[in-house]
Amino acid sequence: MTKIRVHEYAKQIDKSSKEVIEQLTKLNVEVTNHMSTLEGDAVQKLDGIYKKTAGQPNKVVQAKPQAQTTSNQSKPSGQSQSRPASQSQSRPTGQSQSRPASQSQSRPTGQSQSRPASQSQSRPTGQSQSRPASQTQSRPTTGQSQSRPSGQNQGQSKPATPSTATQGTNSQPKEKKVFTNNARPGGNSRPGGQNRPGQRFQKRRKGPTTPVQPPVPRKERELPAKITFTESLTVIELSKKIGREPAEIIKKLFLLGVMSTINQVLDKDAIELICADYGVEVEEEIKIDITDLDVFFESAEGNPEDSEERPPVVTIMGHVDHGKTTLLDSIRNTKVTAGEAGGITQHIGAYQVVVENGKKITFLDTPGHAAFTTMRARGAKVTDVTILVVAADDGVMPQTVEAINHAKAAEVPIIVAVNKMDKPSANPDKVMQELTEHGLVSEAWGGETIFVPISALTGDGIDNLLEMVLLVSEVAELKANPKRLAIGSVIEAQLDKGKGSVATLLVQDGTLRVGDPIVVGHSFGRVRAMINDLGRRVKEAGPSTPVEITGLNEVPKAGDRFVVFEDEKTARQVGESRASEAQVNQRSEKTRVTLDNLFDQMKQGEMKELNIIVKADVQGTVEAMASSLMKIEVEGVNVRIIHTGAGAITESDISLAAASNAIVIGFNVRPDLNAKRAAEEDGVDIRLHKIIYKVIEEIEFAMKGLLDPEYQEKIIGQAEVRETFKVSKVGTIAGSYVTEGKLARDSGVRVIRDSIVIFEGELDTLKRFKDDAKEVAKGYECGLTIKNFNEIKEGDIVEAFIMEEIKRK
Ligand SMILES: Nc1nc2c(ncn2[C@@H]2O[C@H](COP(=O)(O)OP(=O)(O)OP(=O)(O)O)[C@@H](O)[C@H]2O)c(=O)[nH]1
Repeated sequence: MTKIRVHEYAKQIDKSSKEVIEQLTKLNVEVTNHMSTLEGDAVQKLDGIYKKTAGQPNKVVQAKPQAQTTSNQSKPSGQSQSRPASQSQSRPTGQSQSRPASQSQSRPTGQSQSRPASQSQSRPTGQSQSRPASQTQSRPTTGQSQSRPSGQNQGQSKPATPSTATQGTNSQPKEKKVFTNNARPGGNSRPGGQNRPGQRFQKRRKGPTTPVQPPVPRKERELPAKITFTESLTVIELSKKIGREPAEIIKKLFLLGVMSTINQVLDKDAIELICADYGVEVEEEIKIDITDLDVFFESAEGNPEDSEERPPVVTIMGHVDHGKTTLLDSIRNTKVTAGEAGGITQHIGAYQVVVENGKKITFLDTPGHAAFTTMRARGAKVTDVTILVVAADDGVMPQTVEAINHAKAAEVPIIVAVNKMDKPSANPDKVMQELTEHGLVSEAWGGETIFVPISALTGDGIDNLLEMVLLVSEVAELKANPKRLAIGSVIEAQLDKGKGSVATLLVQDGTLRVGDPIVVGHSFGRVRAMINDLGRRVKEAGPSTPVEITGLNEVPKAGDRFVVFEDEKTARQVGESRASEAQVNQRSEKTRVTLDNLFDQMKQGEMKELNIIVKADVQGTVEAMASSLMKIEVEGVNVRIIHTGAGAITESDISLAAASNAIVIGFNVRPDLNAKRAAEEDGVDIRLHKIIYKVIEEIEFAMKGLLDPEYQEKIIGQAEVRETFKVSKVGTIAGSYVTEGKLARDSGVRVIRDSIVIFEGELDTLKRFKDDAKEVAKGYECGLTIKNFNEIKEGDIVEAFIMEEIKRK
């Protein structure tokens, strides 16, 4: 029989030792103090008393392990089988005692009662004998457990161990075992009593705890709805983002045919595939290079929120003396001064006028297409509308056509102002007729081009012209967001002795303010002062407003773009890095298309169209050449004639070619001095010809990559033959000494004897001692053989040369 000390028993039933001693005294059991040992019958007596409160459940508790074997049959096998079997059969008494204790903790009285005694029948005798002891002991425990919420049972069963363990030193390790078992999934809280009515009820109440315990399926994190990444992710990074095991992802990749490791870098496609499989949305965050100012312009374009209508920016173009300046002045004088009394017009490169209905129009006041194209060549897309001035008494002239082509190349809508209508010789119909030939068909004749008859001198028709400008811009839906930080372009800039760098900026989006940290081209600074086109100091300038600013560290160029940054530090960093980048770029200037690099550019997919400017001595030839050239099409690349004309190649042709990445073809004409210089500066390829079919052939060959490279010979060194050796199968080896430059293995050679070239061919072998040499430099000895030449003699000079490709002119 198990012995137990008074204090242990008292602890089990949650009473004081004193109380138990008193009870024992009442029961006539002699004990001296709390350390006294209680015999089995004494324990039973006590149980008899305390059991009345905790009562019968203990029986059940004890019976439970037994019952498990029996009840296993009716229980869901997974739950009960494992535990009872191990408990009842393998465990000595001590163990089984503790088990019920822990089990009983989790089980309320009602449940345990229903456990039939028959359960014990299935137990081996030895076990069942030990059970009663455990029953009695565990009963009080059961009593305790009643008061505990079921959810606590598992946790509490462990702390219970020491208390049970104190029953005897022997039992301690055993106890541990028992509790280990209990702690197993499906342990205590999965009572075999499921099939018992009372317990089933109880079980249901405990419902939520039961399924949580068994073979704990890893609780998976909820999948995010969306993840973002920049450039790529490794498997482990992706796994963290979506909260799944890397192994799971690797498996998925494997199933997709991609072998990967945990650190494998996944590209966009792989990330998207995996995420699609999980139903997670993916977004790639594009890293923005803030030193690339164009990025700010691109992002502004695709951002329609907060956009408001902005005034159009207009450039006036046309032939010399057709009235551009007069028109600009006329508009300015009537509109600007009228609107702003007392304003003194300031020529800052652009001005803004207010039209009757309060709408504004900005004019770039450098007339002509040179400025327009220069700006475009630098990447600035400033102009929204072009007014093409054509004098009604003169008609379409060469520069009119140039202007049309410049505007077309920039894809800017054209409004034709038929000027000098006040003149008696004015013939607007002739202008209309002539322009039709250049693709500008008047609305009156069923075309789409707006023609406005005006007189820049008298001001007639100017209101109508401005109205038309607004109409065209309305169609174009010109928008900007005045709330954002300003971006725009430089109209003109210069160094002022007093003010330093002065630049006229056209705000294209956002609002520019005094104090703004700004990067302009490769310069940077803070906007120190702003002056508008009326010479007035202003604090801010909204979209399409031209202002002159000071505060830059250097003078930018017309056409440079500007961007305002949040803070000066960033502006400085960007400005400085752009300046150093510009230096590097200057060295490796982006190659303009030339016939020599055309094929490479086509291969790299950089070219969709080959832009050509055709200039010839007579118009007829121009047309013939243009139409033949347009028929050429190689590998999906078309020829596009962007401008033609009779006469010399001018600077304007070069600037258009530079802005449009075009080649200039001159037939029986030459570039003038300025054009030559400009072409050299801008790297524009000019091809001069005298025979038409040669022109066509050259372009076609260039597009096919068939242009034969031109070579010139370059002597790289010389060697003197000091000794010769005849070797069978090899030939004559010339033991030589390099006297000049070097000899290279792949160089061509000439054999010179008494100043006469007696043989020209290639080196066969070149050796330093026994080793093959790629090169042998001056002052070294070498052994060489020459292909197909064995008559080499002592004293011969071997001259080495290479063929160098020369740039075509
Ligand atoms: N009668 C008349 N003369 C005009 C009109 N517009 C301009 N002119 C005259 O034409 C001449 C040339 O005018 P500009 O405005 O200088 O012409 P432009 O196109 O600016 O010339 P460039 O600056 O040389 O390219 C001047 O003498 C003007 O007075 C007009 O509507 N009617």
